[in-house]
Amino acid sequence: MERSMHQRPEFWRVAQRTCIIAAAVDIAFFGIFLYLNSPILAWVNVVSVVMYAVAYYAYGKRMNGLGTFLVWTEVIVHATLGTVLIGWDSGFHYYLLMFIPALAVTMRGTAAVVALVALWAFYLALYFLDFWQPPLQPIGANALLGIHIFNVAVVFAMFSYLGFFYAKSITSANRKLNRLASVDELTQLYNRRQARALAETELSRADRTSLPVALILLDIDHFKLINDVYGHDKGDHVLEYIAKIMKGELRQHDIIGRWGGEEFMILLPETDLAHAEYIGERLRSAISSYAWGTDLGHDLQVTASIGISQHKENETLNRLLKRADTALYMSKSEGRNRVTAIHEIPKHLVTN
Ligand SMILES: Nc1nc2c(ncn2[C@@H]2O[C@H](COP(=O)(O)OP(=O)(O)OP(=O)(O)O)[C@@H](O)[C@H]2O)c(=O)[nH]1
Repeated sequence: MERSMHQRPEFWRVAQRTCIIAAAVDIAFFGIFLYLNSPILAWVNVVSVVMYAVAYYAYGKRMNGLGTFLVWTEVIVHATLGTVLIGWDSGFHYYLLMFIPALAVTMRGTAAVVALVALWAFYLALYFLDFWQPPLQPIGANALLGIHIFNVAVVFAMFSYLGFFYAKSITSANRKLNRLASVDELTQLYNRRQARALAETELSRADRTSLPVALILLDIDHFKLINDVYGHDKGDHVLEYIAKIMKGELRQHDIIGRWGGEEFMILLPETDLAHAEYIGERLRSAISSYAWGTDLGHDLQVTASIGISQHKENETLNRLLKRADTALYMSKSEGRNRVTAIHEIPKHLVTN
C-alpha cells in the first residue's frame, strides 16, 4: 500500500465527500426507479444510501479501511445488479471505472496489477453476462437511454472532481517541497543554496541597473560557549530569535539567509556601503541590547560580529563574499561585537 497517500487527511476528506455525492445520486435513483416501477432497484438504492452514510461516518472517525470497504462493495454490487436487472445499456458498469484511479494511488506493484486485471476481468464478465442473460427487469428504451446519460454525467463529474483533486495535491506537494528545499527549518530564513541563488540574481540585476548592492556577513560571537554553558536548546533559541530580530530590522526585499551554523548572509539591494554600515550597526546593537533571559537567573550576553562589502560592477558573488568575510574576520580579531565595512581587502590580509 502507498502509505503516504493513505496517511494524507485530504485524501480521506475527498473520499468522505464522494460518499455525499454518491448518496445524493442514489436518492435520485430511488425516485427514478420507483417512477419506472422497478421496486427492487429502488430499494437497492436505499441500501446504497445507508452504506454511504455508514462509510461517511467511518471516514469521519478515521476508520478508513471500513469506509473504503463499504464504498467498494456498494459500487461492485450496484454495478452488477444494475447490469443484471436492466442491462449493460444502463451504464451502471461505468462506476467500476472509478476503481482505476483509486487503485492506482492506493496500491503498488504486483497487488495493483492483480487488482486492475481482476477489475478488467470482472468488467468483461458483466459485459458478456448481458449477452448470455437478458435483463431480468427490462425498462423502456427511452428510460434506459435517460439512465445511461445520467450515469455518464455522474461518472464524468466524479472523474473531474478526482482529476482536480490530484492536480491540487500535486501543486501543494510541490510547493511544500520547494519550501523545504529553500528554507532553513530552524530560523525560517533562506538556506545557503537559496540565499546564494537569490543573491546571484540580485547582483546581475544590479549590473544592469548600476544600483549599489551591499552584502553583510553576521556571525554570533562565542556561540560554542552559549551551547556549552546554556545548552543546545538555548543555542537554537538564540539562532531563532536573531533571525526574528533581523527580519524586524530589515526591509521586505532584503535577502536574509542562514549561511552556516551561526553565520548569516544578508544582501541589501539598492544600498551602498555607508548605509549598509548603518544597518549593520543597527543589527549589532539590537542583538547586544536584547535581554536574553536564562534559567540560571542571570541574563545572557549575546553579541555578533559583522563584516560588510559593496558590490563592484560585474563582480562575482564569491569575490563580494570574500571581502565581507575579510571584514568579518577583522571584526572578530579586533574584539568582536563590532561592524567592519571595507571597500578593499587590506594588503596584509590579501590571500590570493
Ligand atoms: N544550538 C545550535 N548550535 C549550532 C547550530 N549550528 C552550529 N552550532 C554550533 O555553533 C558553534 C560554532 O562554534 P565556533 O565556530 O567555534 O564559533 P564561535 O564559538 O561562535 O566563536 P567565534 O565565531 O570565533 O566568536 C559550534 O559549537 C556548533 O556546534 C545549531 O543549529 N544549533
